[in-house]
Amino acid sequence: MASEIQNVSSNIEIYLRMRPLLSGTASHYEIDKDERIVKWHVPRHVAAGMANHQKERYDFFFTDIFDTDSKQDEVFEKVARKVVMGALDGYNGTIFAYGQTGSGKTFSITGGAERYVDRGIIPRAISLIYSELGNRSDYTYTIHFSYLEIYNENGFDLLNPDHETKTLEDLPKVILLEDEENLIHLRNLSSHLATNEEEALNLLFVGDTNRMISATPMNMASSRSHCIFTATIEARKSGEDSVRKSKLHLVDLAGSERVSKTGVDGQILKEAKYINLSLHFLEQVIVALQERNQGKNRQHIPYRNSMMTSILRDSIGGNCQTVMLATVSIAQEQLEETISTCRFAQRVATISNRAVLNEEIDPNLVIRRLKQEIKDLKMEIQLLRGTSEEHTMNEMDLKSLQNQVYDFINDKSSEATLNFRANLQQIKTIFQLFKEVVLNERSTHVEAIDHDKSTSKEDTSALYGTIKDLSRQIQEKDNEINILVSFIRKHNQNNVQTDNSQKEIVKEVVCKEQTSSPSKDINDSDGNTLRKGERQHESVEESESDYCDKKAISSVPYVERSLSRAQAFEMFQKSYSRDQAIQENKFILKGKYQEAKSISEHVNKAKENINHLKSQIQKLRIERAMQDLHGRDQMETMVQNYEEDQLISQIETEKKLYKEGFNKLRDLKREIEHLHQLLEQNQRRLQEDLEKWLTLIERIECTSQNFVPEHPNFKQENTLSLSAAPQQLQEGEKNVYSRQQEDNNAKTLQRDSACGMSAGEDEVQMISSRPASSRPKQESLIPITGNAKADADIAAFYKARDKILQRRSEQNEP
Ligand SMILES: Nc1ncnc2c1ncn2[C@@H]1O[C@H](COP(=O)(O)OP(=O)(O)OP(=O)(O)O)[C@@H](O)[C@H]1O
Repeated sequence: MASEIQNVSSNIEIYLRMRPLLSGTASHYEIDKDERIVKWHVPRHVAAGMANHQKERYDFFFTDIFDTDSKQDEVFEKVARKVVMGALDGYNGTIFAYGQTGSGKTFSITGGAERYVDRGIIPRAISLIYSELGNRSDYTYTIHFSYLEIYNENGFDLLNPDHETKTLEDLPKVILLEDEENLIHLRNLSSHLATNEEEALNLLFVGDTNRMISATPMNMASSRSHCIFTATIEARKSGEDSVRKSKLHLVDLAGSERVSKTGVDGQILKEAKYINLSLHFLEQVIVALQERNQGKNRQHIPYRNSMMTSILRDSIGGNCQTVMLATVSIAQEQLEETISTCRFAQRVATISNRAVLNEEIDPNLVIRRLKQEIKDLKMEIQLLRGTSEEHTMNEMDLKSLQNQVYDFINDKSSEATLNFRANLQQIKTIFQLFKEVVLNERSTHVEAIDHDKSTSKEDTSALYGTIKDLSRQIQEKDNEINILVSFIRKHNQNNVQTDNSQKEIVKEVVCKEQTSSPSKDINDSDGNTLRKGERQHESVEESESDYCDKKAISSVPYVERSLSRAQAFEMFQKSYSRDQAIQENKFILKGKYQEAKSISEHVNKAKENINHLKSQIQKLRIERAMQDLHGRDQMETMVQNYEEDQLISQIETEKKLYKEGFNKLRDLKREIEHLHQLLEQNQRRLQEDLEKWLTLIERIECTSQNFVPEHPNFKQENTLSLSAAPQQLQEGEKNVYSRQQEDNNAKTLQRDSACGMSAGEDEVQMISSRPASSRPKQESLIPITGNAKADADIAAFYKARDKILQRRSEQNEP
């Protein structure tokens, strides 16, 4: 995380935004972009009318100035981006809009209801937060949102679900509590976890709608309340004890116009006084801070005088990166208010804040870590004292320790180490494992000697010598074989012919695979256990253990290699047994998408309707505010109230539809995600099975006798006649091969190895037990490698191996 914010004091940044003129005459003003100064020219007659202000030009400095044509994204980038990023880095942040009613505070903070490009700072901040999380994967973020409305010094939770059924007055009031450390807590203000942008935007939408429809005779316009949308961000880095906690307040203050100008009375006057009072207290706080900054003896800052200043205490003169957006009208008749707003901003600019990184140790994490440390230390002490308790290890731990020990033994590097916890039980187990390995080795060795008791000593050593020699030679030939195999494959691509016998072979191979026994180990003369996978073409053979999902692909017929991959795929898919499930899932998914599409259309429609109704209410309220200024009769008031009630009840209906739809969509989204996962899994398996199937085909081609590669080294004596293999090679007959058959066995192994297939007796049996009718009529001969010496070596190796296996099985017989 790299933040531009340092732990140093800096003054609150102030920005000015001018609202486009809707009607009337515009004031005369100039913006000096370089100096970042706005100059308001006041006509002589207006200046004369302004209380205490006789000047004809007023200049104000700002961090930046946005003229009437400024766009929402520009404002967000300049005003909000760094504050949001700072909050993600662990610094508190506040952005507050201040200005007279109708000057564009809500438009700037929340945005216009109709157009997407009119999204304000809050929705853009939400998008930025969630898109940034993707770039900060080393941290785990938890983000909660709350939305508070302060009206007549009372706090209301805009995210309280009871908003739907109760009036504002009947909702529980948010209560301000202060702890011994002067930290403010808000009772009855709900906090909602949002794991993604969609959820957070939904909370904003719900809160804004509640703000609009909190229909009470007192709350006639949003301009009379303050709204604070807060994101509480927690970031934890894995493996660390500390947690970063920050708060991001996005504040839409009530209209700042002076009461005297509105000429209101009664309830509205009372509200206006409250609003003015809380803004007045805000001003007092700012003045006090300004004086303190100027070195005047100002200890007490009157934060507690109002709810808003209490909540925003850190934002003004505290631990916070704060930005003020002053919104003004350029209308000449509003010039006095405009100058008043600019003047207030100049005061705010003198306030210095000190944003510090809010990083603290998470006691829960520390406790957990210390507990583990204590446990380890205790065990170490017990071990050193020789009083270690013996805990029985569970199966998983034992398995993992076993693997570690085997890895350690098999690692030939002199730097290999075995890491384990200092625990008596583990040490004992390790010794036990070592003992087992040594005993096994010994018994294998003794076995080998016993085996050969019947043969002469000379024969035994000659046999071991041969085996050792052969393993070395096989290694040497490996490269040679690979070259030859690629030659054969190339040749094969051009010459392979498809016939029914090949199809039979596929079936047989598949059948064989289904019943094939797990790979067997053989011992070389050094007593090293050689697993099949360790012999040749290991990478290919590794996958042999789970070689193709037989059931799934056994239904798939043989395909000619000459087919294109796409054709092969098509053919494979047609007979693939899992394809039906895939198609079914696709069908269901399609249905769910259609359902989601139609629901989201309804949800969007409801949202559009709500936004439309909201703007109608807003228009109505603005009209009423204008009439308030000029006085209106009772009849008009009743009609307007009735109209607003109607609009509000329509919003309620739409809101219900929106909520139902949103919940349905959320459920559907979950189902769709699940289906997607299933489909991905199926596709992956299909892909794997296809690859395996193609490999199988390739193997069959290698096994088939339909071609005689025109290899330059090809010689008649190095070829193998498969047709000479016995038709029914049964279990009991396995060990009485003729020399020819033994050679076949070895050669088949060699071919299979070249094709990436595990070798052994089973394969030989499988091929030879193929019905004669299914075999090609043509007598075909296949060289193993094309190299006489290599073929002879391999055959000899297998001969030797069979002898060992035969002896072993004889010995094992009672
Ligand atoms: N920069 C702007 N561009 C276009 N329209 C704007 C702009 N600023 C404000 N408006 C429009 O002016 C009207 C009043 O703006 P807005 O509600 O944001 O004022 P406000 O300062 O929040 O008022 P209040 O104090 O009553 O909440 C709205 O219809 C809004 O869409």
